[in-house]
Amino acid sequence: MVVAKKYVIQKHRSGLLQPEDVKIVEEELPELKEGEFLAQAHFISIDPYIQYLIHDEEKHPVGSTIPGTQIALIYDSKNPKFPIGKYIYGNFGMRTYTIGPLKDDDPYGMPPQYILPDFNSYPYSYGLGILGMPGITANKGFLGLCKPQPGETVVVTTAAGAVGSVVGQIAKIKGCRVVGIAGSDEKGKWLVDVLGFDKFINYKRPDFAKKLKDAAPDGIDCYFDNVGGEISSIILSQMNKFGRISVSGSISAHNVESGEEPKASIVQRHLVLRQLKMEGFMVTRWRDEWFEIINQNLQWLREGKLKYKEHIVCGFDNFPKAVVDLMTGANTGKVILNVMG
Ligand SMILES: NC(=O)C1=CN([C@@H]2O[C@H](COP(=O)(O)OP(=O)(O)OC[C@H]3O[C@@H](n4cnc5c(N)ncnc54)[C@H](OP(=O)(O)O)[C@@H]3O)[C@@H](O)[C@H]2O)C=CC1
Ligand SMILES: CCCCCC(=O)/C=C/[C@@H]1[C@@H](C/C=C\CCCC(=O)O)[C@@H](O)C[C@H]1O
Repeated sequence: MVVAKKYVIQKHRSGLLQPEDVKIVEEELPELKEGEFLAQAHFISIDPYIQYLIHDEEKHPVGSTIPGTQIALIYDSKNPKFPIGKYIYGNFGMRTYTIGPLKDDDPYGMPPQYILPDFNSYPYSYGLGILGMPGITANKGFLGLCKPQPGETVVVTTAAGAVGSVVGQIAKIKGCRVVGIAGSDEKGKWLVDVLGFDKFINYKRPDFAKKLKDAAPDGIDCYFDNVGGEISSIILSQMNKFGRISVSGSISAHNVESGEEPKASIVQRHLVLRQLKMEGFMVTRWRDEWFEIINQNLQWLREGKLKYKEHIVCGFDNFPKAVVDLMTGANTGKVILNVMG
């Protein structure tokens, strides 16, 4: 008999997740039936929406399992499509063992599970980052919506994170000038010295608007927005005519202690006067191209055109710490919970 551990919500709050907001519950799993498999979690993806959902009492009541994705090993199987020993991606939630296959019924259209494509020698955990959902978000969210042209100026926020770091590098591949925005000078050094960004601005320091003007003196053509809030309003105020804005997220509003969404200056004037195009997206809109995009990112990785970093937190018990690391910016690169570590 296998006992699975899973994280359930214990308490809702408006601020940053605290260890007592979640608890581990054990669950005895039944014997496998024909057509089923048993997956053992190895790596769990820590994503900003996890922090967001602990605010949402209605959709995620006390006692509900925390959603999320993982890379798992097929540990036992009565389904030839999921053979023992293969590694899979699964939308299984924050749990150590899962019986699959899951139905294809995610409310946001995330795939339920798939056998990982061949990553050559890259770690399986990359399937939660550059070779998975965040990598697809960066690739299509930027190229598909911003349609960057060589020589254009691109700005990206959360630039040293899983999505932002890939957006900036793809912009460089496409011949753009790239300004990365992030929350520490150390991150800035990595972006410029290692990833090849042209400029970096630490948004936590004063005079952001002036520094942005200095970093992008000819104005901004494309903005990949991961944060929302006042930083984004300032960036929009410096866009060029016919600029494109891809809205990926609003992390500045995820863990505010007050419970009130941050206030930001109105942006409609800039949209109208500069004739900007601003579009939000969910990465699942590209589900039909999922593996094609993973392959494109893999090819750029192999060619050395994309560099990638993980921020690994070890141990299933350290899930709350991993979320806090992500939300406080302790990470450079993709945050992964190594369940076996
Ligand atoms: N639309 C979609 O389908 C998807 C959207 N996303 C979005 O992409 C964005 C990045 O996600 P991901 O790459 O996984 O996460 P990251 O790896 O970028 O980690 C989050 C980062 O956000 C920054 N941050 C935290 N609080 C704030 C704040 N108040 N203001 C500005 N920055 C802050 C921190 O870096 P710093 O040190 O710079 O503050 C932190 O490292 C998120 O907004 C997420 O919701 C992700 C996947 C799919
Ligand atoms: C404000 C939350 C979403 C911000 C953008 C983002 O990170 C999107 C990620 C999705 C992810 C799940 C999306 C939302 C979960 C919200 C929590 C909830 O209340 O259920 C995944 O399903 C695919 C990405 O597009």
